[in-house]
Amino acid sequence: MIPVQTNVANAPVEVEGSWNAAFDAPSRAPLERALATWIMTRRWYRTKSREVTAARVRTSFTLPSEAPAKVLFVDVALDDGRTDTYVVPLAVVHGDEAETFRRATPGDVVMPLTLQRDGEHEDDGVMIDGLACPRFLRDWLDAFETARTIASDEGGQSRLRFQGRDLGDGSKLAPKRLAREQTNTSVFYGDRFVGKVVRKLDEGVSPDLDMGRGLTEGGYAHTPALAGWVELESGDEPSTVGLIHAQVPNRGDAWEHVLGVLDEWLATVRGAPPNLGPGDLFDHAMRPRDAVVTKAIGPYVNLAELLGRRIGEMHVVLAGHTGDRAFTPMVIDASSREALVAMARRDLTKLLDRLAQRDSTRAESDVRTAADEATRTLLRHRHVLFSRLDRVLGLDDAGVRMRVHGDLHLGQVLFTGTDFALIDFEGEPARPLDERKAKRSPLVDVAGMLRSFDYAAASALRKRSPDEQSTLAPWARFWRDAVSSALLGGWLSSTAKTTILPASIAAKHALLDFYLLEKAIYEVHYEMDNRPDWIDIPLGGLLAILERHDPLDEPPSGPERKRA
Ligand SMILES: Nc1ncnc2c1ncn2[C@@H]1O[C@H](COP(=O)(O)OP(=O)(O)O)[C@@H](O)[C@H]1O
Ligand SMILES: O=P(O)(O)O[C@H]1O[C@H](CO)[C@@H](O[C@H]2O[C@H](CO)[C@@H](O)[C@H](O)[C@H]2O)[C@H](O)[C@H]1O
Repeated sequence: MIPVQTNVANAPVEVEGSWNAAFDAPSRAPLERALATWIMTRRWYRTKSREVTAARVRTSFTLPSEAPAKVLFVDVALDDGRTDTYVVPLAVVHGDEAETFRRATPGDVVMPLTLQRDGEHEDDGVMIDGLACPRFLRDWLDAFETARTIASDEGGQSRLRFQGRDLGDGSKLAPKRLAREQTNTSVFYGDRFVGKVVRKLDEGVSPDLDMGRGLTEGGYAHTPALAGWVELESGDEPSTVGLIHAQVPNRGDAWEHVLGVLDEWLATVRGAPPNLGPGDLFDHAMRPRDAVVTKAIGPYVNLAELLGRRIGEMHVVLAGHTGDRAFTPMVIDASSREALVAMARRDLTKLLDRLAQRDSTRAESDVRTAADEATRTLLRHRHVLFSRLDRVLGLDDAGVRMRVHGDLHLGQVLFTGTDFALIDFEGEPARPLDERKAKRSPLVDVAGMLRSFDYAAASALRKRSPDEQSTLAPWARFWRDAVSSALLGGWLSSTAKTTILPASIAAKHALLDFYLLEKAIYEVHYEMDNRPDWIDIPLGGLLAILERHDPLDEPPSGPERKRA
């Protein structure tokens, strides 16, 4: 491995005779140094709290392309001793095109180059991110259309295998990389396809691919059809490198949409909101919606119900995909329940430690925020949180565990104007691949959506002045509860003929509460790491769960306390 040096990318590397030489010795050493710095500064670099100490090209593939182009698999050594592998497509451009990249999108430039022929300077160029290069992107799509298999440059067994399904001729489709920074890199091909290139490589088949295959084969219409995939074949199981899906015409994602709806709606409300009636979420979800509620919320309540139905229909298809063992639903037996609770307890313990640390840091501050108060309350009532999780251990019947979306929230749903499409089946990116593909109760996805409505209501409220916030807060809660029961109602109606849930209503309650708690715990961790300003939203979610009166809660001196 070549150790990292700073600023290596500024010194042009001389290549002799042909731009293709830029990938090989003697350019390989400066390229690996440049890659170490470049990868570490990308949005998709996953371990931002760790430095890259060195990078080494593990294997490379030459893409038949107009531009000198390769797909590199780069092993990146981290300062904690771990090694991750990144997928790095690269292309070389020169002349005016190189100058444009240098000026307009310098972040795409991995390394400047100069071409020498017979000792004379001939041209200047740059090695760039291949996914920023339209020629590379056209050749990438062509590789799917022609189901190309490419042997590695080093010889040996490694192959890059592209497979396509009815892609047709995409040569006229203008490729465009998605401007928004994300975990992976997405490319739009005209209005027909969306390609995703995985950045951090996981060993094995991505859930995005096997779920896409399962749903497409099961005839589920509310997710983009899988049109192609590319895998690295080098060991027992192939590793997913990229995917192509049909593009779904949309009006943005359901998160953006709902925030717009809520802003407009909150501007129209007056007085006090109607009452949702006696009972809790399940009770409201299972009885016909009161006309007063439908009138007060407006058309969105029907959309929420439709979204619930679409999610339920997805679960029905997934539960019915029994030809493939990876999908066959299994009973949540005693040992699964124990494993489930043990994992959630571990995450809660970690969270409470982090919150205690936060509390002691914040103790010196003159201003006490709502998040500070929530933190104190949660720390004081930790035993209740643990005992709510433990409730699942006592269930005789907890329904089934099966393949689920696993990271469902409003940002993973496209709104078409009248309907929804569910996307991005990769699971929570921070978890290892086997956990992301694990079978879980479908209520995981329902809980993800319910938490998202809570986020939406809280985010809409945060945009208002403090005075407005106090008058609008009851309305925001009413909205959240009404759309949540509509979504749950839609989900329950579309899954009514299945046995994926436990039969008893008490068990359904306990399970949904468990997953709401689990998700809110995950979200507080997520916000602490990524958006500390948002932490009050999931803390509020945890408080709401805590404050829901439940006669079964254990007293503070119970055994849970010792186990925590
Ligand atoms: N099939 C599709 N049709 C239209 N837009 C899509 C499609 N798939 C993804 N997108 C857009 O691309 C974005 C990123 O896709 P996503 O699968 O969420 O990537 P990531 O795994 O990097 O988060 C989405 O938020 C959406 O705006
Ligand atoms: O989309 P990702 O798979 O990267 O999901 C991560 O980031 C999400 C934020 O972008 C985060 O979602 C949380 O915030 C959303 C609003 O921004 C809200 O709708 C979700 O309900 C809430 O969980 C997600 O948790 C995280 O995994």
